[in-house]
Amino acid sequence: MESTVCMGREQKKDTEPAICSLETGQVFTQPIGYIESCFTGKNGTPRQPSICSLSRGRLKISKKVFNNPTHSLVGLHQFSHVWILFIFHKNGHLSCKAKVQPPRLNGAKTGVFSTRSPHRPNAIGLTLAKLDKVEGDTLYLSGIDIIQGTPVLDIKPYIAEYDSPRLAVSPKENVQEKTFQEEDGDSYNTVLQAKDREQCIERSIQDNNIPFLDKNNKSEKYDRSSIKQEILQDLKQELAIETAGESNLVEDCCTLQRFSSNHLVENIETLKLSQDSPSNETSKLNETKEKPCTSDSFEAKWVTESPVPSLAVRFTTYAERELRQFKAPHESGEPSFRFLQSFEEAKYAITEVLSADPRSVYRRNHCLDRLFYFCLDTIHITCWFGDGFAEVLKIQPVAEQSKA
Ligand SMILES: C[S@@+](CC[C@H](N)C(=O)[O-])C[C@H]1O[C@@H](n2cnc3c(N)ncnc32)[C@H](O)[C@@H]1O
Repeated sequence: MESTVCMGREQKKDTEPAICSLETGQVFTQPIGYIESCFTGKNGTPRQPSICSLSRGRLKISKKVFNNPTHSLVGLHQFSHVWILFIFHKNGHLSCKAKVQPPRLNGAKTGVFSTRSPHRPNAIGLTLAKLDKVEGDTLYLSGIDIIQGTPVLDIKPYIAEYDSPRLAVSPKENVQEKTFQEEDGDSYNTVLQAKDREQCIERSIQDNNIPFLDKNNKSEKYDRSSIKQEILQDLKQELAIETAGESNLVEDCCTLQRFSSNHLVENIETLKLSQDSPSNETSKLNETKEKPCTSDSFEAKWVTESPVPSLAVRFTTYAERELRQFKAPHESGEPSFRFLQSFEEAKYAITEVLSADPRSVYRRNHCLDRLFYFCLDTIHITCWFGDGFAEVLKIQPVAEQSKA
């Protein structure tokens, strides 16, 4: 299904040069290749690449763009991650809605440009994927949220120094309160607090690389929110004493993060969590506790504190037995996986997809008793959702299911 994707409003002939009018922004693109993905359809495809680390895919660079596609990938193996720019080709049409309802907002509307919605004026997607390997003219990727056959426009290496904001420029700009006045008079007083206490704690957790407190960690051994609350309380008291009278907001930001790091360490010791946790986690914590405050990005609260909770995932014995029938790609026999390598990987990937609650807001609120189907790799999955959980009921090979 090779074709030139039209980014202007009118489609030109296939023979049209790839670039028509850069100066006016009317560009007819020539995809550099098409994604081969473990996700065949939109249903069940993760909403962001970070959701399912085992979602794999390939991208072969097209000979239509370069005489020697392999040359275009020289040097790319030196990078762990790549940005992928692509077209949401299964949207049907370009969207002109200025406000959208991201699933994490559970039905509430917000401006399209404040979201990662696939429904946008030029239907351009941006995904940060892990680059597993480069072989000749092909990139092997994982952690993708892109479906089979997606046209890719460009690939760029992820460079933390350029792509991850640091507290390096004009400090005052970074901590200003931003107010947004809508045309109709609604006013949002969005206090974008890089200095926000809770965010500082979150960052300390990330910066100190504390796996058992990582919000993506599914372990229920530690009550993350109560630990956070304790730290927050201490932090408030401590700050009241230490920073009273200081007006420099940037100082506050750094101070907060430093306090947060220290208190994280102290609280974990007080809570005697360290004795339960593997020793290397504790030592990692101590090694890094003096790490200076560096990062200075922030995001809307609905992203980090979504009203949509993550779900517990379970499999019926029957479904698990069916999943065990699948063979690794290198083994002989049917059914077999295409990208996944084992039963364990498959179970983990399905769990990651479901725990992020892949249902649309409508489905979540109105179709509670309906079965949910999706495909991952060569597996067709049937499940249902209950209060706070998803249960996998049936596993079938995609090929077999589509015959039925
Ligand atoms: C929320 S978007 C985010 C994509 C990207 N990370 C971004 O920020 O631009 C991800 C969703 O887009 C949908 N999707 C992926 N590839 C698509 C395609 N080629 N056409 C239409 N929708 C697609 C899937 O349903 C997936 O869950």
